[in-house]
Amino acid sequence: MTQDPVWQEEKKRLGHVLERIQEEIKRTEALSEERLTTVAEARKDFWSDISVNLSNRDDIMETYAAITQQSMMLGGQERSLQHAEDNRYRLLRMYNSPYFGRIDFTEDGTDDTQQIYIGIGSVLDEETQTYWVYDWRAPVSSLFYDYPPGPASYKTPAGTIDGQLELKRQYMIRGGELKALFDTGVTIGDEVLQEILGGHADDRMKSIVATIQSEQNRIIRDDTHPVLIVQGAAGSGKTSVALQRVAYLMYKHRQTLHADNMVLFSPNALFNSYVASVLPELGEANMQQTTYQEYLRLRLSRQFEVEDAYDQIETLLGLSPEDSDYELRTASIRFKSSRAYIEVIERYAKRLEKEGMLFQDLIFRGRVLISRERMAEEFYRLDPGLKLSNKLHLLKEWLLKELKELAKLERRKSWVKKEIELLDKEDYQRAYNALQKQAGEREVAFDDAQQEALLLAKFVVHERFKSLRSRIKALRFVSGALLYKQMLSDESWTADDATLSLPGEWDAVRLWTLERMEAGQLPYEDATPLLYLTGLMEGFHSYNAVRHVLIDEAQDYSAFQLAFLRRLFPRARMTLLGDFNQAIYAHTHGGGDTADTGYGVVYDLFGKDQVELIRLVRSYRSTRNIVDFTLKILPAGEPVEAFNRSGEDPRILQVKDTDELHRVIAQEVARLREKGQQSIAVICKTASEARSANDALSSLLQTELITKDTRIFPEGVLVLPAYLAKGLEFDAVIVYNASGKRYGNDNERKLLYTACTRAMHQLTVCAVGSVSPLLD
Ligand SMILES: Nc1ncnc2c1ncn2[C@@H]1O[C@H](COP(=O)(O)OP(=O)(O)OP(=O)(O)O)[C@@H](O)[C@H]1O
Repeated sequence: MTQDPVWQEEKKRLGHVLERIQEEIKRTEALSEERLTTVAEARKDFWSDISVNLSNRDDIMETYAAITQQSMMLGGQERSLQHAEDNRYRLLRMYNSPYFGRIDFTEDGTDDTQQIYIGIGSVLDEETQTYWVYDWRAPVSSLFYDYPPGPASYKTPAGTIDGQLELKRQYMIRGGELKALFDTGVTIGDEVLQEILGGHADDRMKSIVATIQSEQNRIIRDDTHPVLIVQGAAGSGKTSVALQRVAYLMYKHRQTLHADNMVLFSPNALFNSYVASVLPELGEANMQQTTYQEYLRLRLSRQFEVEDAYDQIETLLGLSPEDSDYELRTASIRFKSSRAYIEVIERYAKRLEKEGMLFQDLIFRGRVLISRERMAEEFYRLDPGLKLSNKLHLLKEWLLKELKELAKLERRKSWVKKEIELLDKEDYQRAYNALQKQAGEREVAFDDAQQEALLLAKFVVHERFKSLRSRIKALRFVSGALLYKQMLSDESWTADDATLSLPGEWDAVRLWTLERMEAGQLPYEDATPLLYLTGLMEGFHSYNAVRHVLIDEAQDYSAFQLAFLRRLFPRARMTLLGDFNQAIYAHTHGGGDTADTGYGVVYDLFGKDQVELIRLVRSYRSTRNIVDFTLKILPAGEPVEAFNRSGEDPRILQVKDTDELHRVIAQEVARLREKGQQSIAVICKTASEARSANDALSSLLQTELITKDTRIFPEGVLVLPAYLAKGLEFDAVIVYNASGKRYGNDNERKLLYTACTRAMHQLTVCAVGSVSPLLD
């Protein structure tokens, strides 16, 4: 190989590119240093360039303006420092592996064949103004991912360019050394992909830019559809694609789109840390990451103990489908997650425009200042044609005005006089400053005793009314929770409306919900409807700056939640990535593209022509042996194809009791380690099973229990419930106890499938007694 002229030529070129990168590194290092000095100096001198003068209003304003200007300048300098640092980091990574692909392309009508080398970023020769390396996101780079040698075309902002792809080559360059090169055909070389997929899983997800497959590239670069739905098999690269898509969009729209304008919803906090390093590895800042649960907690945890999705699933998994509690709970979840329930909430909000609105008295010093009845009277005096939220905002304005009038009356009350007597010197100064602020340009003077008393009374009342004013501004004179409860308890309104479609169990469900809410608990399935009703009443707290929302594990979101997210991000494009084979929550059972519980709502919300559905059927994570095994669990599931990588067949280990189970698992871990497997997980059905399994196994092995609160990956053999393993992968997976008793019914099928599909190289399924019929 080393004598091969192609190899020699490539090696020589690599040398040149490395030199060029080295120069660039030096340049960015110097630039970083220079910018660091500028920032350090600007921080040190921050106050010396500002003359602080607070003697009067004009001086205060001037000081404030100077501080603002200085902070803006410092902010700009800090950003350019960060930019230089990101650039330096990317170049250092490129020094290790400057490019991974090459295409030779001849544009139609010319006979000039261009050699395009592709890497994680571009390298420009400033003298010749030619690129040594093109960024993988450049328009021309898509040829590498999309075509085999032959006729090919790519899109540019100016139009489509057609031509001939003469050559497609892949490189493995590590530590700046050329290790291998392959000329490839249709797909991006199996050799490289085989090597990558055969590697070990670790606590961080890796970027896949060198081996993006053409079906994945289509998703990454889709910039025309407001909504993109990706239905992809387990391990087909949905999460990877989502992250590369963020990097692509930030590159393509770098003038207008920043990390802050993109949000990724992940299944849990551990997953957040698992994917957090992909974008920085590509030299991009991370988008915002959150979980749906986190949002619910933020909005509702002050009022309720909010159940989370995990507690909900844990409760259901602990019940038998024959239990009446199970029936009631699943009925509650199904209905409250559906589009029919959105309709119920919307109709109720409509009704509130005409009648039934509840308010809370405005109380001051134990007295009702403005009663709820007065508020209702005023509210229903407003134009009946107005929307609920508009009316509420008008009522807020009215209340603030009313409060102003009441404040005038209050100044004469005896408590005010007493408080004035207790004021000290500092209070006087504050009173003066506050009154001056209110008076604006006019001069405030305490020049006679009567006027002084009047001004001080004004100050005292103003201060004491502060909290009332903020209550009104924050709309705390209404409560979404109270209205939601009223909606559940009032039978008359549903009886009035015969067109509402309510399930047979509605009465039992609403009474059960009321009971829970009275006890201060909010079931998971009620959290979104409650926020939706609150939003219809108050107006939605929407995030208008967000332009792209990516939802991973989208099959876990109910129709109701998706509709709510649309309200939260009204200006965003959506990318939904999911797999109905892994729909393990009760509200998604029986989901599909058009079912009530599936993405049907998305088509309705955005319009059919706005939505593109792309399927990914090829699974890259697991060996063919594991994929074939897991497919048998889902005889009627979504289609899945295995990438051609073979390994050992999954093992089924049947034992007689739990003591033997733990011994066998410990032996299996030792065997897997001997075979070179590094990350090993024992996946249980529920959190409580995981806890007891961990207790028992920890005397035989070094294990770590993963709970819903775990935020970073610990060392050792991980023990976790299946629903927390979502989205993650391990070299080897041991399913803790897939006995007929533990996984007997159909609802548990997808859970077992999700657990088994976490394995990359080895899968072992243990069972105490009979093996689950789902594995027959
Ligand atoms: N084009 C690719 N090149 C290299 N590796 C890939 C490619 N596509 C996917 N993979 C690898 O396959 C594995 C699974 O990818 P990922 O986790 O993104 O799949 P997923 O569809 O989100 O899976 P799941 O739904 O099961 O969580 C990862 O290790 C990822 O790096």
